Amino acid sequence: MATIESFNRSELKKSNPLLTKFRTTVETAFYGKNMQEVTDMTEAYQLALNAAGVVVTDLPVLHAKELGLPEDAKVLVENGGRIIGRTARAKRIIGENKEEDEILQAIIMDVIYQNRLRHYYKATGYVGLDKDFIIKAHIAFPEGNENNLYSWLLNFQWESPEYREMYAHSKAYNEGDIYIYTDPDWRHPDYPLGVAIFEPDKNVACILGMQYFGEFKKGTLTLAWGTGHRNGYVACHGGQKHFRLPNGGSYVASFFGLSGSGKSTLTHSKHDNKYEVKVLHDDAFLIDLTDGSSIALEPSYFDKTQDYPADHPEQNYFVTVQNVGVTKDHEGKIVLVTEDIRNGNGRTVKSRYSTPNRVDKFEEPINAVYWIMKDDALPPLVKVDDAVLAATFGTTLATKRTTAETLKKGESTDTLVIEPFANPFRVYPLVEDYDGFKELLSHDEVDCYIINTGFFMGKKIPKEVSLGVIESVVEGTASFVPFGAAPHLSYLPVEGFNPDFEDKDYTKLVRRRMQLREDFLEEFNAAHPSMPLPDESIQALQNIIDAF
Ligand SMILES: Nc1ncnc2c1ncn2[C@@H]1O[C@H](COP(=O)(O)OP(=O)(O)O)[C@@H](O)[C@H]1O
Ligand SMILES: C=C(OP(=O)(O)O)C(=O)O
Repeated sequence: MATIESFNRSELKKSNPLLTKFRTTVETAFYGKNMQEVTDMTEAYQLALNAAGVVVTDLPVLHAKELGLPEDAKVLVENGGRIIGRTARAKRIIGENKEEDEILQAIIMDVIYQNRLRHYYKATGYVGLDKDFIIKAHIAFPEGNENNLYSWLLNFQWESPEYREMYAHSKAYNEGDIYIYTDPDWRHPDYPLGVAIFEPDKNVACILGMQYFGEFKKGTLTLAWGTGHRNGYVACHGGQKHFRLPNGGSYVASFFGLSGSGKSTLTHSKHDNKYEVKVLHDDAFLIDLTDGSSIALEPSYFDKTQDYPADHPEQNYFVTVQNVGVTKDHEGKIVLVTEDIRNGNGRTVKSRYSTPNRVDKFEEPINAVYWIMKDDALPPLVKVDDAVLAATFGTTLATKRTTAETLKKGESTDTLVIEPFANPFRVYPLVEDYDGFKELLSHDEVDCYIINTGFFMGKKIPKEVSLGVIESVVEGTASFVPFGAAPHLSYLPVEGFNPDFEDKDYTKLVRRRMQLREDFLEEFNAAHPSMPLPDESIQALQNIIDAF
């Protein structure tokens, strides 16, 4: 069996590394008499359908049978309050602050005690969709949160007979099953935004005071990515697709970007059917460092609804929806109002059938890493041809946040922020991702690009341009020219978006942006002296600054 769910009684000793205070406290709650186990999708759907806070639309769920749902299943909507995105700063990791750990442990014990008389639902699912990586996860939600429980079972893989069989014959990992205890209704004056507490290497979490589905999805992935990382994989917050060209050539591209920056848009694009495109996933996967193959972690997509108005065919694949409006059509049918009219970050758990060309594993090693940045000093596509510099740009991925995330006071969606590898979910030292990506990028077959999906010198780069530059790389027609005198950097000329290296204001801006990245590394190292990023990385950026 892949992860550890049960023990020989002789293993139940203090010396067992899985038996920590936090994990034991959380797991114990799962066996309370107040817990009702939800074991199949129909039951989860019925619970969500009948939940008081849910709007039942008249939109049918396509492929209901394959999803384990009743034939007449309808798209369900549930909106939260003013918080419409993830709140990264609510994350706490056990072991990072001993004093706060004591407070959090006490809070968790009180929450579980107070909730012992409250009706709860628990469910089990799989994360990872291949026999080489499929691990078990358990989650618990209190009554009133049935739609999140149903969405979680849709998003991850429910225990269908097919996957139970895969799990039974899957690779074993010396890691515990994932346990996540939630209470979205919890409130605490010291944690007004809620709190998400993780003990990463024990695969346990407690998510309190937050209702946005992204918290439960990304909370589960946080632990699964960490498990993958500890077992020889590179953890990727990104999308990956495979192109088959008319001449028989093939190309595997991966896109790494912060929430809302374009992973799904670039991954799902069918490029006007110019190529045969297969999709691994648009948000989460693992790359095996031994052979470069990749495994998807989730069957479904949790995508933005902003680009999909009521008559868009993509709505055919919606199953649950959050952060949207609802109205009546001429036939009196309850339908969706999307395009972020009601509020930002409209989201749907969309079934895997939205990509008929969906696969769960790419055996072929990747050919390219695209760091999605929204740094307006960079043209639409820059090529990086050195592994140290390529991993350094991943480490200092500079971008902008969107409504998918709750912003800090003083921060706006115009603020350029650095989010290493576009992954705010890392629960292990950053240098380990630097090393993993550097290893991957040092293979001759793996190229690295920076793709800017934001603005270049004040001018918006439309998605058609971003897709166009990718197509010219895929087709081998892209002709890169040196990015000024910068070592190891070149760019693809695109009409209307070409840099002017004679313009002193422009070169000054590039220098400033490289300095921003270098400062980030210096500050990071000052704050993390025991796990610093290597000097080679700082030097790689300095070389660019010196060239301008
Ligand atoms: N150049 C661009 N490339 C990709 N997406 C873009 C671009 N310009 C604007 N967009 C819009 O930005 C949004 C990106 O959202 P999405 O692809 O869902 O992000 P993610 O998957 O990273 O969360 C979409 O609404 C898309 O239309
Ligand atoms: C769902 C989320 O991520 P993404 O926008 O990357 O899909 C999220 O972070 O809340």
